[in-house]
Amino acid sequence: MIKQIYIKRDICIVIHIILVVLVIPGISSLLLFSIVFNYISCKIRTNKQTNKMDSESNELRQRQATFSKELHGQHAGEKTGMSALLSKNNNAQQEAVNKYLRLWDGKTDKDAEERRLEDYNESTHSYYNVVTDFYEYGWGSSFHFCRFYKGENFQAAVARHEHYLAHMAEIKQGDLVLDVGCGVGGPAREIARFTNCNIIGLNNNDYQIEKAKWYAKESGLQDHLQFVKGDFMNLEFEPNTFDKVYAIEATCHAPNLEKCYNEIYKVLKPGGIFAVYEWVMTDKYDETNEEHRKICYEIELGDGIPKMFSVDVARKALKDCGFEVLVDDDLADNTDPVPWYYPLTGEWKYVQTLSDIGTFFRTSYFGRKFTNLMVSTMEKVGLAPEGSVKVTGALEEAAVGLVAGGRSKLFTPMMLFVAKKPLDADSTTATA
Ligand SMILES: CC(C)=CCC[C@@H](C)[C@H]1CC[C@H]2C3=C(CC[C@]12C)[C@@]1(C)CC[C@H](O)C[C@@H]1CC3
Ligand SMILES: C[S@@+](CC[C@H](N)C(=O)[O-])C[C@H]1O[C@@H](n2cnc3c(N)ncnc32)[C@H](O)[C@@H]1O
Repeated sequence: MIKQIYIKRDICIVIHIILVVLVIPGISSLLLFSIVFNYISCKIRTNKQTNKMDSESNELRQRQATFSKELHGQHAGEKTGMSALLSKNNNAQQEAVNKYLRLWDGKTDKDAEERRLEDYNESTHSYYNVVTDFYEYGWGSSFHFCRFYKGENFQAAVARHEHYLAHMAEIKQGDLVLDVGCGVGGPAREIARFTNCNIIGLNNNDYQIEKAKWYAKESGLQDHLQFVKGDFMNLEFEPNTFDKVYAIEATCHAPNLEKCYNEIYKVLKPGGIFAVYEWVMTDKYDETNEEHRKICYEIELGDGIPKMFSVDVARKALKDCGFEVLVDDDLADNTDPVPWYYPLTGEWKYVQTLSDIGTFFRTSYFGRKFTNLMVSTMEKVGLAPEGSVKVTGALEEAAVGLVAGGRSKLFTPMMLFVAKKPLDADSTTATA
């Protein structure tokens, strides 16, 4: 009996030894092997994916640059407005107009919206390829709205709006500043002069970059300004590079605000400030209301915006990235006697100075009809490239939607957010 117990005990010990010495290390090494194997193959896959994305974005970049040369010609930066419009390549213009408008088929369902969000880069690039000359002809070289004081002329009001943002972002002499979606550099030139800072303007439109560089040289600001091609959904600067970042009526072209703000957060230095005039639908907007949705769609179509987000989405996006929001102020929500959208109304009572008559005529309802007639005649006789009338048609929708959105306060182009990256922020990544 005792012997049997001893034999059982010995068998248990042997099994135990086999388990401890052979099976467990076997399983452990198998586990270890599979973890290492998985890690390596995952790394290889991620690298392959990153390389694929890099090469796709390089290919897109190259294609857009070549297309831009074809459409606008060499030395395109020097021509502006109507004279630039008359020197376009006809086939390339048609292609650009189609690329911009192909997904604007009147549909507002989720699938249609999804397609426009996916196509954001190409369609926005195409939008600015075909509207930039009109913007410059009708508005000037700062592509944004502003508030107007009584008696203040158009140019002064536009500049003041830029100064205000620079002030709110606490931009000072010597700061390195990023201008996200810089257009043809109107605001960057004004802010560089105003503060004596250094600005890098980022833009995904080659034509506008060429123009911005040309203007910077013309105004002797080339030592303070640089303009680079890039997508604000994927910023390629080193983390913690900029003292300040600002964006004026540009990030509304983003398919996802959180991802875009996250990129900005990443390149800002800890303690740095991001100030933005955001285009958003206000709290009054109700997506299920047909009249509201129509206004929103006109704004999206005419301004090349894949989806207009509500103010709550923007607010939450900033917070979720880790920003500390210092200012949250809709500058359009006021009792100004001259509303921000006045140039598009055609109401002469708002014109503030004699010097604004030309601008007001071009931007007003009758001025736009006149431009449309002029462009359609030029297109018919082969002076303006084909597709130009489609562009003036789309811009007309923009003007109508913007005025309706402004009057009803369903929309604001100047939702001011000033946000700080905390001093103790993890130096590379945002929290989201
Ligand atoms: C698209 C975004 C996010 C901002 C641009 C804001 C404004 C600068 C533009 C919005 C609608 C544009 C129109 C014109 C100029 C620039 C805008 C006001 C025109 C007045 C240009 C001349 C055309 O004949 C009519 C345009 C109507 C829309
Ligand atoms: C309405 S304009 C404003 C330009 C400038 N901030 C100004 O006020 O004059 C919008 C700008 O955003 C740029 N943009 C749009 N999508 C972009 C993207 N994904 N990456 C970089 N820039 C972009 C456009 O090319 C255009 O220059």
